[in-house]
Amino acid sequence: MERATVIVAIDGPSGTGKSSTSKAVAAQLGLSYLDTGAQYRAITWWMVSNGIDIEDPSAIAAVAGKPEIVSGTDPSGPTITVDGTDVAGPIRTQEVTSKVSAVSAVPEVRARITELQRSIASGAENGIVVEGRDIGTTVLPDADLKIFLTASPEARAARRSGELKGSDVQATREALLKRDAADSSRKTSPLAKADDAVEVDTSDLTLQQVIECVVTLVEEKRAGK
Ligand SMILES: Nc1ncnc2c1ncn2[C@@H]1O[C@H](COP(=O)(O)OP(=O)(O)O)[C@@H](O)[C@H]1O
Ligand SMILES: Nc1ccn([C@@H]2O[C@H](COP(=O)(O)OP(=O)(O)O)[C@@H](O)[C@H]2O)c(=O)n1
Repeated sequence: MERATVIVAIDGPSGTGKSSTSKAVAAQLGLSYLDTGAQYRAITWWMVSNGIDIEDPSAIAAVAGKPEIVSGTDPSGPTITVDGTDVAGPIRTQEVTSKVSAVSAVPEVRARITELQRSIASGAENGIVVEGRDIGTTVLPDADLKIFLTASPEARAARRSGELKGSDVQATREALLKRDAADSSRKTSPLAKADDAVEVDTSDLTLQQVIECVVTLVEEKRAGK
């Protein structure tokens, strides 16, 4: 039986489980996977590396079209390059994390990255899981399934500081909440739940339970098509 292409949008704040869930769901269902946060991190890395003043939105806007960002969408080994350089490591530094909200708030940056995301999604032959902050609301408003993941700040901070060895849970919690506030209050496509998204609170669920929940929702959508 021929299977219909399916587009899944997964949004939510940091540490709710978007990346782990999206990768696993895509791998299990044979779909492509796109980490849009990695793209915003990549353009931020380029701005920092080229000495662009992050405090100056017009300076960022003026060069937003310059870096060439390429995302590999295999869920078992996603990749990200800027002008041919592998930046998978450098985009996860504390410096990039602390600057990404300012860069991603610039409308010219969002326009460029959104266009790239739409072209990747439309080129995914078997369908795709796209995760971020504004996928269900802005990038792919016609997605077949929209999920909005949430979790308590305590659960999210504990998960994140478990990843960053030696980090302080309280400081991680403050940094997460600061980034959430910036991402939720920006003018252009803020972090928000789409009206037709299914909200899943992952605070008391294991990662495996979240994955199963999303796989079931995708299969129900596919069956209903
Ligand atoms: N439901 C869960 N329970 C416990 N830990 C989780 C859960 N979901 C994700 N994690 C862990 O939390 C961390 C952050 O998850 P990640 O998928 O990167 O979140 P996000 O992409 O939303 O920032 C990872 O170390 C991941 O393994
Ligand atoms: N669709 C998206 C995805 C990320 N972002 C920005 O990129 C940052 C990093 O996203 P991420 O998904 O890598 O963040 P983590 O959840 O991994 O901490 C976010 O804090 C947002 O500022 C965005 O504006 N829109």
